[in-house]
Amino acid sequence: MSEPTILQPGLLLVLSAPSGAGKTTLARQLLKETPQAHFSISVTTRRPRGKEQEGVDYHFVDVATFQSKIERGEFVEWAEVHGHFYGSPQSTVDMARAQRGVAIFDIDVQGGQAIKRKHPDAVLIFVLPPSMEELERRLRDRQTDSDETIRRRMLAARSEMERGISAYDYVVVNDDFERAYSELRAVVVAEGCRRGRVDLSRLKLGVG
Ligand SMILES: Nc1nc2c(ncn2[C@@H]2O[C@H](COP(=O)(O)OP(=O)(O)O)[C@@H](O)[C@H]2O)c(=O)[nH]1
Ligand SMILES: Nc1ncnc2c1ncn2[C@@H]1O[C@H](COP(=O)(O)OP(=O)(O)O)[C@@H](O)[C@H]1O
Repeated sequence: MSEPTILQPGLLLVLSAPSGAGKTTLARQLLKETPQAHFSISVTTRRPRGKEQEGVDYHFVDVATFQSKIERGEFVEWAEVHGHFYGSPQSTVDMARAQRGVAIFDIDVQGGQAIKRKHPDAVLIFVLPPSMEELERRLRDRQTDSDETIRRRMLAARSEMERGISAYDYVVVNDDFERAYSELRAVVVAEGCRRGRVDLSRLKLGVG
């Protein structure tokens, strides 16, 4: 997107999906094309996998460090997912609010719902795979997870989808990537035009 939309008071965008549906790929593309967007780098106790880098994909910490961050109130939300702890930094929300930017959270449904409870203006988008077969194929082709992990993720997928579909504001089906991405972008553009988000005080109209 070209000129930054005038966002007031910032846009908190949550992307969730069953693992392997493509939300990280969609989030990264949105980030590349949205100058005022920041990716929320979660803190996790799971180990890095593949080419993941500290401070880029996640902040990787041990359980004791994670617990001290909870105690210091450093998370807007945190949860246990697939046997590991994950938390979204409160500082990402504060930055989006202060800079009137877009914060993109790539988190699970319980995390999305927790953010919405604290920040009712957050926008929750759920990404669906076109089929269970395709979801499993993507997990296998990614070559980052063991058979056991894939089995666990496939088991979790159905309940995650049911919860996401009923609790989220938007649903994007990621079959053809370009189409799915253009739908995601359309949501971001539309949300930026919501009454209350357009900063009328910057315009010389004498209204608002
Ligand atoms: N609640 C919450 N969930 C998170 C956070 N960070 C990542 N997750 C979710 O944890 C799950 C596992 O993430 P990950 O281990 O990266 O595997 P992935 O599903 O293949 O991306 C995914 O559903 C993520 O969206 C976070 O900060 N909070
Ligand atoms: N529309 C699509 N068609 C085919 N493969 C896709 C599509 N979107 C993403 N992928 C691939 O599927 C795999 C899972 O995507 P990823 O973004 O890591 O998922 P998630 O973050 O939801 O776990 C990756 O290898 C990615 O390149």
